[in-house]
Amino acid sequence: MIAVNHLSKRYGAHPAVNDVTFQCEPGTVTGFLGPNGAGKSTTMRMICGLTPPSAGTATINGVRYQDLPNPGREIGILLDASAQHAGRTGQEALTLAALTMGVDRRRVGETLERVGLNAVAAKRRVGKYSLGMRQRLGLAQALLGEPRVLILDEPANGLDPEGIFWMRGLLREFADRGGTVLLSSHLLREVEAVADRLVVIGGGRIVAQGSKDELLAGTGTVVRALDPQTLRTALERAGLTATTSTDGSLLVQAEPVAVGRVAADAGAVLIELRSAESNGLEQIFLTLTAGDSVLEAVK
Ligand SMILES: Nc1ncnc2c1ncn2[C@@H]1O[C@H](COP(=O)(O)OP(=O)(O)OP(=O)(O)O)[C@@H](O)[C@H]1O
Repeated sequence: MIAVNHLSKRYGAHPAVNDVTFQCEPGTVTGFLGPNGAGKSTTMRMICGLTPPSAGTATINGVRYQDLPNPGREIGILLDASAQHAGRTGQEALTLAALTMGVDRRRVGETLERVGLNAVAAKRRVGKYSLGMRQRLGLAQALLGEPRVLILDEPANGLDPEGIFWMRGLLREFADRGGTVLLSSHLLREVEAVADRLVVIGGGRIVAQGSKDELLAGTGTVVRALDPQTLRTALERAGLTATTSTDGSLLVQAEPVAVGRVAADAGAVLIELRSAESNGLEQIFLTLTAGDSVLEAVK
């Protein structure tokens, strides 16, 4: 289990991660979703003890990463697949990892096979690997110590569609056997297919979290007015929370009838009023993480 409590990281005056709290339970895949620069990598680096938090804590199975006696046996990490020694072969890289962790060397071959790197690939230098092959090798390193927790930052980068499908299967199976998976992506489609739970981050803050089903239901009301400011002010006065989406509409955490009443009382002319349910996760992602890279994120 991964527990993140009020985690923050400031770089100078810039809050890269701001009071982030979530948990990842055994038996589940949690998708950590947000546009570029949202704070996903910084959060993961803090969980893995690579970046010191400005505030808050993160633990794996109740213990801080730095305090785990043999971290690779508890938690498998893939943060940056390109950060591997280019001069070693895949086999050498994994053998070294096995020695470091005290894992039986026989597991090296098995694990390479498990991630789809055959004997020829295993003997090739990592410098000659494609990004997809590096991701597979990184995943092999993460799995080698038979950990119960996996933390993977954008693991689908560089994988072809068949590779992405394969990875989803592997992560699903890992979780179904009782493992805990935290997996980040800036692409909604990538995590939607495999995650049980979603944690959505935007501008360093958690903007939504819950089970995929929860997030698909109860997403509130999408409303658009001729004069958005009048509507926004009226909603605020009525105590309703509204978030502006990239297309100018508002997502309000209330039923359409309540929103319609507030608009009517304020004399706001509505040009759209509907339940956000039908748009599901895509609408949540578009609305809650409204920013420059959002349109790319739902491609
Ligand atoms: N070492 C650093 N020094 C200063 N600012 C940083 C540093 N690392 C990250 N940041 C800033 O913190 C914010 C969050 O970055 P982070 O890499 O965590 O986002 P991300 O969600 O992982 O994005 P991406 O998908 O692009 O990797 C960004 O504004 C980034 O510029």
